[in-house]
Amino acid sequence: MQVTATAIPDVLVFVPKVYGDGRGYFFESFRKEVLKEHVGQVDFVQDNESKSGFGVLRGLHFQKPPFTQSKLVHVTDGVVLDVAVDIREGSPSYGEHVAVKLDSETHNMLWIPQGFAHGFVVLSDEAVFSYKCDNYYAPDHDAGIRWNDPDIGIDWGIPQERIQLSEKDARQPFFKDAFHFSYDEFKQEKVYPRNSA
Ligand SMILES: Cc1cn([C@H]2C[C@H](O)[C@@H](COP(=O)(O)OP(=O)(O)O[C@H]3O[C@@H](C)C(=O)[C@@H](O)[C@H]3O)O2)c(=O)[nH]c1=O
Repeated sequence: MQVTATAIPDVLVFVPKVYGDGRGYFFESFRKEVLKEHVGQVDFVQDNESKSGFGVLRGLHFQKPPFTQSKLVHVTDGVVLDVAVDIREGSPSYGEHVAVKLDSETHNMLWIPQGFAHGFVVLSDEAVFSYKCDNYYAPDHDAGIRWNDPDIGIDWGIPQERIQLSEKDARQPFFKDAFHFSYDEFKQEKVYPRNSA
């Protein structure tokens, strides 16, 4: 597994070694010890999967304390542009985002720690999106930020008129009015100390 930091060092890209042969392919999609080496102890409790057509944009989403979630995300089929926004007030990269193309050819994955808002847009005809979360879904703590917030300024890579949103996402608050985490509370080294059991 090749692991590289993005422009926001707490957000990591994992690229597995894929073994192809006449039958198809094989790769290890998750190894706890690899995540522990690079992030710290993570206890995933929920796996999710969604399927969407071209232009579907899900996000930007996060859950408020005490149900904050880290996510390890990848695409099982198709291509998406995946985005993580640092919403930890006081962080050196507060308000900044990283956008990484995830696809089912390289099987690359993105680690999005607690303290970030997350979203993706589908760039292929369809995409199946799969991810692990380290906290349960908590609808009462569900929160979001508007996908086209001018202060965040994400280039989603497709024309605005092709973007399809849920009613909820079309009405998410703008960044300046949204819930923010505190960097001190949600520093990755604090949430996931590497030497923990
Ligand atoms: C996220 C979630 C939704 N649901 C239900 C609620 C709702 O009826 C239906 C669809 O929910 P949503 O519209 O919120 O689904 P979706 O827009 O796909 O939400 C997801 O977006 C991506 C970007 C994320 O980062 C995820 O954490 C999650 O927020 O599924 C669950 O039962 N469990 C879950 O964990």
